[in-house]
Amino acid sequence: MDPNRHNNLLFVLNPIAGDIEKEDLKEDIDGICSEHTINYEIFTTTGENDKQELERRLRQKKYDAVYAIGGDGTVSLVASVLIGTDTPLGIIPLGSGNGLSKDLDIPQDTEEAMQLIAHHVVRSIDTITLNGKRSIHLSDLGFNALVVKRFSEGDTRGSGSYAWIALQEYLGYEPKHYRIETDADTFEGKAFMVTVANANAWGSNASINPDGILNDGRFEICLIEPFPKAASLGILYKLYTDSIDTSVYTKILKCRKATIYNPDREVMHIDGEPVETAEKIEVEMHPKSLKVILPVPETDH
Ligand SMILES: Nc1ncnc2c1ncn2[C@@H]1O[C@H](COP(=O)(O)OP(=O)(O)OP(=O)(O)O)[C@@H](O)[C@H]1O
Repeated sequence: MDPNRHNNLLFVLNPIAGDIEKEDLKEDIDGICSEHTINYEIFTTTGENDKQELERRLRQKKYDAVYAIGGDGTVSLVASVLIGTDTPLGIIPLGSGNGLSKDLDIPQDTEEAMQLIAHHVVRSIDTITLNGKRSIHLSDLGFNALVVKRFSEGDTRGSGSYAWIALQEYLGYEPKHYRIETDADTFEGKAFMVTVANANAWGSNASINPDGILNDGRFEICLIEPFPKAASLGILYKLYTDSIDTSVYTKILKCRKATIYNPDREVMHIDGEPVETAEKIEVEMHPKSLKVILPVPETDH
């Protein structure tokens, strides 16, 4: 029997993600699943207790895979319950930010991504924890985390309002002090932001960690050190051209384990969700702990 053949699927559909109407998508799912005789259920998220409800459903029934239909928030929700299990995570990207799906080379076109339901390979990727909280993508302390916090407190959505908040915060932002001890390096000093990166790029396509690999058993701590205002456009350019690692204001610490001391208790987020900060953050690697559904590589055709 084909080990990649899935007979029972759960789709976790976020109806508001990306401000995109998803009723037609339900018909498309039905079409593909009927064609390939796959049983399926759809769980539509409500924004309240979705994780508990998902855990309850997964306890009740064994699914061969669970697909997240939405943005990075929906992907993180589904991943958080699948890490450490045998059930793979599929992604149909339909949010305003689709960072992890881009780093995994999942088609951004919905119709193409839907083809993964019937034709795919399953691979394992690394995940990390920050003080025990799971992360599959990118987490920050510092400037970007502050922007994520302000954005989540506001009632506007979309990349335009994100950029506007970033500009307002940037004008008055003071870099904070950190001490970072990894199994390979130590850093102590001020930083504009500190990113704990399992992957490469945020949903906006700005790449903080161009050389990060999702299954190499290591993660990167990417620091942007204090820089003069005149350098800001150059840094932004490098972020959007996969070359931030060549900036004189950046440092990348590659490691398997790290402790971040955050005496200023600067704010932080994990995979885009603001979380309570801490003065000491233990970062641990969990190699190949999440199975993901990926397009069949060209060489396997
Ligand atoms: N039915 C719902 N009504 C309102 N909010 C919901 C609903 N379902 C999920 N959510 C919220 O959607 C957010 C996740 O959205 P996701 O990241 O997948 O899409 P997105 O369009 O990229 O969102 P964002 O622009 O906020 O990043 C979570 O905050 C979750 O609580």
